[in-house]
Amino acid sequence: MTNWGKNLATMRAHAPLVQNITNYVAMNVMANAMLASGASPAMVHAEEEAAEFASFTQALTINIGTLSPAWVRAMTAAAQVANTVGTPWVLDPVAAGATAFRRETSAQLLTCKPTVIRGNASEIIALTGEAAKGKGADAADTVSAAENAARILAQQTGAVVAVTGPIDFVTNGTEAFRIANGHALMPQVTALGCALTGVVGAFVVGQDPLEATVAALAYYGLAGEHAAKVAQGPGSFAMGFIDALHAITPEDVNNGAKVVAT
Ligand SMILES: Nc1ncnc2c1ncn2[C@@H]1O[C@H](COP(=O)(O)OP(=O)(O)O)[C@@H](O)[C@H]1O
Ligand SMILES: Cc1ncsc1CCOP(=O)(O)O
Ligand SMILES: [Mg+2]
Repeated sequence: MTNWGKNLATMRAHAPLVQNITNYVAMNVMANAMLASGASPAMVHAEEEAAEFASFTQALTINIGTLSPAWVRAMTAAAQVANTVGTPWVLDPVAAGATAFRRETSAQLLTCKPTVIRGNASEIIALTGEAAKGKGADAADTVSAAENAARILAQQTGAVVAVTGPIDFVTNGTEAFRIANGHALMPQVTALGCALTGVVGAFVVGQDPLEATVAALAYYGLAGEHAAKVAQGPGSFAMGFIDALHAITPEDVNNGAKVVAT
């Protein structure tokens, strides 16, 4: 499992349709990141159509960043369809520990068996019911403090769990990887975590979820490294990051991936 560039090539060959039920902050950022990577995003959240769309999309992502009761009904219905028809889906538990509404919604969505759960350290800790230090959508716990929670969550749910931060940690409950790609400007731009969840959704289509998630994180972090070389701050970084997602080749990923099996 060292040819991480192959996973990028496979994702681009599929150019998968990915349905995203995401938050208002992330919609545009996420769609642009996914297009630049080589996927086809569709932001479809209405209660009247989310489940129908989930019956034919190639992957689904669900992000609880800006919740309302109607959205929760749409999320649950879409996740149930994905689970029933065997479509891979990715959960992004934004600020999962912050309120009872978020805790309850996350717990409900976990029963619909996500293929991958991608969150920051505080969010992954919160999903296990432990006290997390999250500051709204931002992490206040270290990735290493969330490793045990990630393993437990993976074992309990059957999902691949990805904890992102300065060094990402990905596990299926038995195997685990650390990915050291990325740049400190990434958390300075809103919705780059949400956008990553969409990219992970695109990678898992027709690919092994653990391998595809690791490859997606390495590719995405590498794009951050490339963008930082020419950025003058978070604004120009955001623009350069989309360009880098588009420009990076499978060969670049093979040369630049900083992935270690633990
Ligand atoms: N301090 C950091 N240094 C390098 N990369 C980072 C850092 N913080 C986050 N990242 C990267 O930013 C992306 C989004 O992760 P993160 O900020 O944890 O998500 P979220 O925005 O959901 O909290 C990931 O690719 C992660 O590896
Ligand atoms: C700021 C904010 N508030 C609700 S959702 C959201 C976006 C969070 O994006 P990310 O988790 O990628 O930083
Ligand atoms: Mg997030």
